[in-house]
Amino acid sequence: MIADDAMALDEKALFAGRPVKIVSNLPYNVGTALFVRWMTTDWQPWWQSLTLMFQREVAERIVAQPDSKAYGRLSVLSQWRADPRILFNVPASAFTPPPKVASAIIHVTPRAPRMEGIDPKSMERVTEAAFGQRRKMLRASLKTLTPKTEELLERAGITPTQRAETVNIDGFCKLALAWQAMNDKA
Ligand SMILES: C[S@@+](CC[C@H](N)C(=O)[O-])C[C@H]1O[C@@H](n2cnc3c(N)ncnc32)[C@H](O)[C@@H]1O
Repeated sequence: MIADDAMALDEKALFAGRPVKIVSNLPYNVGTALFVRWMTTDWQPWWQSLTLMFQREVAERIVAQPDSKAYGRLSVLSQWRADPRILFNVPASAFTPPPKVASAIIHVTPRAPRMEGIDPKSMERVTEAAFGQRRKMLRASLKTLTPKTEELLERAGITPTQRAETVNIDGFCKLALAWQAMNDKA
């Protein structure tokens, strides 16, 4: 039993070499931060699976597909090298007293990345920029990454007038790779 701040824990060192399955009813204030950390670790990750309860909207964002309101940074970070799915919903009435929000349990298993050679930090930066201003066209929203957004998008094979939510997971992989290539050249 470890009584500590989950955000301050070095789980990789703690569990070194041992098989790990994370099962947690996460505190919602740090749930997303912990989840992003577990999804952006070195791959194959130090964990074998994640079984987590989230607020239902967050669970829906994790499994969302392109061209939907829920599709965003969490969907891409979760799906480019893992398979997340919602196991079941947990209504507020399952708890006493009932909280204001509905919940859902998700299950995530890692797999090989969709494309090789992507630094997870690049994926974090690219998705942060693209979805940070999700209503804007990518040629504008990606300006927080580079002034050369047209070149970046051309390298990735993405139309500059597209919005982030229309770009599928493969598109984000290409974008991360193109951004890395431009940085390497600079
Ligand atoms: C959603 S509750 C789950 C409680 C219990 N595991 C259960 O399933 O009934 C989340 C728990 O995480 C604790 N918590 C909040 N922030 C934390 C942190 N940074 N590190 C560790 N625990 C934290 C809260 O105090 C709370 O007890």
